[in-house]
Amino acid sequence: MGNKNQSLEEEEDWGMKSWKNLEKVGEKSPLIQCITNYVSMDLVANTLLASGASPAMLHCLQEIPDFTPHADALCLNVGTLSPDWLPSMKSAAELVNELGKPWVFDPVAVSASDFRLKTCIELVGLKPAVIRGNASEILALANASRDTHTSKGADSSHGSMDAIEAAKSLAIASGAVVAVSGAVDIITDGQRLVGVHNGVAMMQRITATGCAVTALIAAFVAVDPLHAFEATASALSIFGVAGEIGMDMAEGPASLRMHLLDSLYGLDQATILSRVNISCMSRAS
Ligand SMILES: Nc1ncnc2c1ncn2[C@@H]1O[C@H](COP(=O)(O)OP(=O)(O)O)[C@@H](O)[C@H]1O
Ligand SMILES: Cc1ncsc1CCOP(=O)(O)O
Ligand SMILES: [Mg+2]
Repeated sequence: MGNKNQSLEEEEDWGMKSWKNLEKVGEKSPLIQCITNYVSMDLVANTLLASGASPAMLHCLQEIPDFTPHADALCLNVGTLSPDWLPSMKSAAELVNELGKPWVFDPVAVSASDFRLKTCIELVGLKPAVIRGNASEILALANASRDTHTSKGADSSHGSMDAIEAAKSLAIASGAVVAVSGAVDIITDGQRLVGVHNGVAMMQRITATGCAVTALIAAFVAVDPLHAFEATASALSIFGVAGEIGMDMAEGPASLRMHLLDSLYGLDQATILSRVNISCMSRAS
């Protein structure tokens, strides 16, 4: 009985935390600079706008000294990496670090090439507040080794549960909160570990939903930088809830994309309190 009450309290607490974070994003409309891949630019910008945040997709090196100091958080994504974007990524990350603002990293398809793996390792060295990837990406990054056998590019060949230990070790080694997306999203800071049981499988059939939720995490961390772990779990849960509600109206990936954005825009407190499903998975050993 005691345990049941305790777990109910935890669930209610996560619902309220998630609502408060979304409410803060709406009130503060944080400016999120995104240096992201060509595929994701549209969905990332629209996801941020639907949540109440303000996106800016700027990647020109010469603009970073003027613009980046105005951003409340930075989101870096290597999905369509090329060497000429790398100086901008590094310069923006170093600048937000100097200014004490958070940045969030998405190591899309880290196993694609030696160049991409080396770049991702260098970027992790620039101290992101949060790293969000799918299970295959987090496994490869944690092991600093390309998965050339089962790698499927930007899509995962593993379930999120397969990457729990990798996520913990990456979190400890990097100092970042690490999130592994999937049927259950796993979030850890190396000590705490929670699972987010929201979302629908069809979200994997829309390109850039992973990139979009990484940017949403940046918006949530921007409004609560001292609680990156809670902000990350909240953002993943809220995005999943938007997917669940969107799926009720969708006929396939294209209409889910539209309804997910509409649902994210329309979320209210009662819906969030009743649908957020985050549970504690373990404590540090
Ligand atoms: N099987 C699933 N069931 C529910 N939600 C899922 C499932 N797979 C992915 N998602 C959700 O889809 C979004 C994108 O995750 P994912 O597909 O793992 O990222 P990526 O595009 O980087 O591979 C996340 O919000 C995640 O929670
Ligand atoms: C398909 C693809 N190719 C390079 S970047 C990209 C988008 C990947 O987005 P996500 O990892 O969020 O599905
Ligand atoms: Mg995807």
